[in-house]
Amino acid sequence: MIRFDSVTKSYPGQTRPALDDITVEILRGEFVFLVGASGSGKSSFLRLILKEDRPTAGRIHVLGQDLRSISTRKVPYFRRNLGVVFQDFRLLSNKNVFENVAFALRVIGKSRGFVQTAVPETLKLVGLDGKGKRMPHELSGGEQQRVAIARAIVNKPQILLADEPTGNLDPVTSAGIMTLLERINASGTTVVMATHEAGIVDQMQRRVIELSSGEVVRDERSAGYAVGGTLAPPVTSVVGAIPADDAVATDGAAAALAAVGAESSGDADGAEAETIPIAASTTDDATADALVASIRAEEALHESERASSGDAVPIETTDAAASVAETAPTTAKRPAAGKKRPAKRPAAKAGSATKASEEAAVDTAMDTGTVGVAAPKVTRKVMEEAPPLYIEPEARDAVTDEAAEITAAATMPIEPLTTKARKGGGSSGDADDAADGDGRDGPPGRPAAPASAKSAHLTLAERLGLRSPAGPRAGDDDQEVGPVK
Ligand SMILES: Nc1ncnc2c1ncn2[C@@H]1O[C@H](COP(=O)(O)OP(=O)(O)OP(=O)(O)O)[C@@H](O)[C@H]1O
Repeated sequence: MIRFDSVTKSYPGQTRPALDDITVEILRGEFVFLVGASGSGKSSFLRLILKEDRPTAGRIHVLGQDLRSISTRKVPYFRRNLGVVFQDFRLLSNKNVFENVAFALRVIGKSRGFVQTAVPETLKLVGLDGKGKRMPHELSGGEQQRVAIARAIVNKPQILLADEPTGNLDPVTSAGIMTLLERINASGTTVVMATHEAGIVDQMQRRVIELSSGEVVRDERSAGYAVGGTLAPPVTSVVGAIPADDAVATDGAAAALAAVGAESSGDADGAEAETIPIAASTTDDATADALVASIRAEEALHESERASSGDAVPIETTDAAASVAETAPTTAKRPAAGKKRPAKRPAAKAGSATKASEEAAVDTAMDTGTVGVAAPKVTRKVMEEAPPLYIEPEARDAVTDEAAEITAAATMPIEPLTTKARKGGGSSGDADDAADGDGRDGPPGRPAAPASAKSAHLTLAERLGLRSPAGPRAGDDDQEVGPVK
């Protein structure tokens, strides 16, 4: 999916290369952390994948294409397969949330119908349902990053590149963003994320490529931020204080967190761990503890926001928690009697009883200071059972509205223009509007097609008032044509 072969990147005026003879391969569906000190080459690595820059030496293949073979003119088309998220969000400040996400589709010529379907679905997916009309400055940092993620994934990229996406966010919000990225990855998108955040890397236990002075000094599967970095025991330290009782879905997410190291660390291709050690283990318990607590706090916060706005809790989140709770061992505390949350929620709207139960669980947890409603950890099992992440709108792909109209004109049955239409009514299509019996509108300035027409077989050239320089090729309705002389 992404392959660097002996890639070196040197910037003018720099004594040493930003990337030095890098050879690495990232497979489809992987979640890869790119770690290393400031200046080690992480952003340069991502920029090369995007073809924002070209290597000084070596070859890069992305999605099966040698990047050298992609001409500058074709780079925008190549980038449609890649989504990018930056530390500073890079939203358009004068456009609302909907338009920020829609923008990504409009510039690549998606139809209005596609935009109207895809944007709300994607906003819902990233937890911004109902916030489409907000301006960026009316959002929290985490929400702004969710908009940026929505913009990055709305076109279903095969690869998502994230350059320190949590760099400007507090730990609580970062945890929510990571859950989202994990879910995006679980749907099949390859994710490459540059980060400095040891707690996140340790928690996620995914492949880690470590750079130091432009060299790959470690490439380790299911790893932590540093060599041997593993999931600290944060869950027991937080949840373990809670008296054991029945497992409940609300608290099951905490158990899921405990299980995540084992469940989500499965390697896509089953390869054995492969490590090039360079540093001592520095598992950071405090950071991991903070991360777990922050995940819970963020979800509790969101939960109360949703409760106050009357929104339903997204089904995938709660089901994920419930599903994991059913399988994972837990020592979670039961909320107040009679408030046990059902394992499954109704899909469309959370019922009032469920809501009350949810709120009670949050209250209980907050009161005791022990546990809130945690963000569920998305395990492999959960993802296998989850609905598809991306929508498949019934939209025409890769066409602008105008192109769609032209395509419609080319494919619908059509009569030869009447003499009247040819002479005077060409732009309004009056004569043909009168004859339009099927209710379909033709493209502006062109006659609409009568349903009952015994169509003369016209080429696209003739339909669009164009002709092929050498005359139409037999049986080819869509041939490129030159203008009428
Ligand atoms: N456009 C540029 N011109 C000159 N030097 C550059 C340029 N971009 C990066 N560098 C240099 O290349 C090296 C790697 O930079 P890069 O931004 O890739 O590192 P990084 O690991 O992403 O750093 P950080 O974590 O601080 O973002 C650094 O020494 C940097 O100064």
